[in-house]
Amino acid sequence: MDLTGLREEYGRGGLDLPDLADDPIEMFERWLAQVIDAGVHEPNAMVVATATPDGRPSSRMVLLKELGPRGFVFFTNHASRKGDELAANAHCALLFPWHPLERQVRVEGVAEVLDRAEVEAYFRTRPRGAQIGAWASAQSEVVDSRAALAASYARAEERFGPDGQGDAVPVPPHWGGYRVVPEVVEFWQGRPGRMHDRLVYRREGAGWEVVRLAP
Ligand SMILES: Cc1cc2nc3c(=O)[nH]c(=O)nc-3n(C[C@H](O)[C@H](O)[C@H](O)COP(=O)(O)O)c2cc1C
Ligand SMILES: Cc1ncc(COP(=O)(O)O)c(C=O)c1O
Repeated sequence: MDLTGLREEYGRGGLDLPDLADDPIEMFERWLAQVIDAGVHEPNAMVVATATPDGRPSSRMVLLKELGPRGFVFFTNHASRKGDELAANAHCALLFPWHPLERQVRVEGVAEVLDRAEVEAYFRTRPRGAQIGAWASAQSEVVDSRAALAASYARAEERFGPDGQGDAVPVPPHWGGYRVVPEVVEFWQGRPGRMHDRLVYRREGAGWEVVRLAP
């Protein structure tokens, strides 16, 4: 398949030092608000890259569910591939691919396991179907068939009761989340001629230094 003709020239805007907030989280919130306003589909979707201790990387999409001064929060199964990799090597990277605004944000940092109270509070907000799904799916394990998966869901539904019936579904012990505490945050804005703007916050003592990188 020849893809050489697929080409966009970027020119929606620019990014310069005076545009930046003092803090990268504040800057991220500003851009995320603009992405939400622009109607981008799943504006909180991000790629999480993890790696084994011997440096084999893997990546997948997850949803950013909370953002605070300490970092970027997502929820998942601790017994999944990403969970195993983060348990052995907490260094990870996030990527927000905001194509319609010709922007990306890259984060490098360290993932902390969320405390159970925070996990519990988020789990309670999920639809019952997703709560039951968290029990039914041994995320990242091989399954025999779609039918086996459906049977596992049906067993969990029988145990906890379907939508509108039964008590609250407890949080599975293997289900939880991570807060990625950033060390580096890059804001990228596409520019004509591939001469993009790249402004990078790097943690420096108690604050941040900002550098511009060549595109
Ligand atoms: C848009 C999108 C959002 C997703 N959000 C999550 C999420 O928040 N948590 C999660 O565990 N999986 C999420 N997934 C599924 C993951 O991409 C992935 O398939 C799953 O977590 C297993 O990854 P692993 O085997 O590398 O651990 C999402 C997938 C997509 C496409
Ligand atoms: C397997 C899985 N877990 C968790 C999530 C996180 O989203 P939510 O908590 O809104 O279900 C997703 C979203 O796609 C998902 O696919």
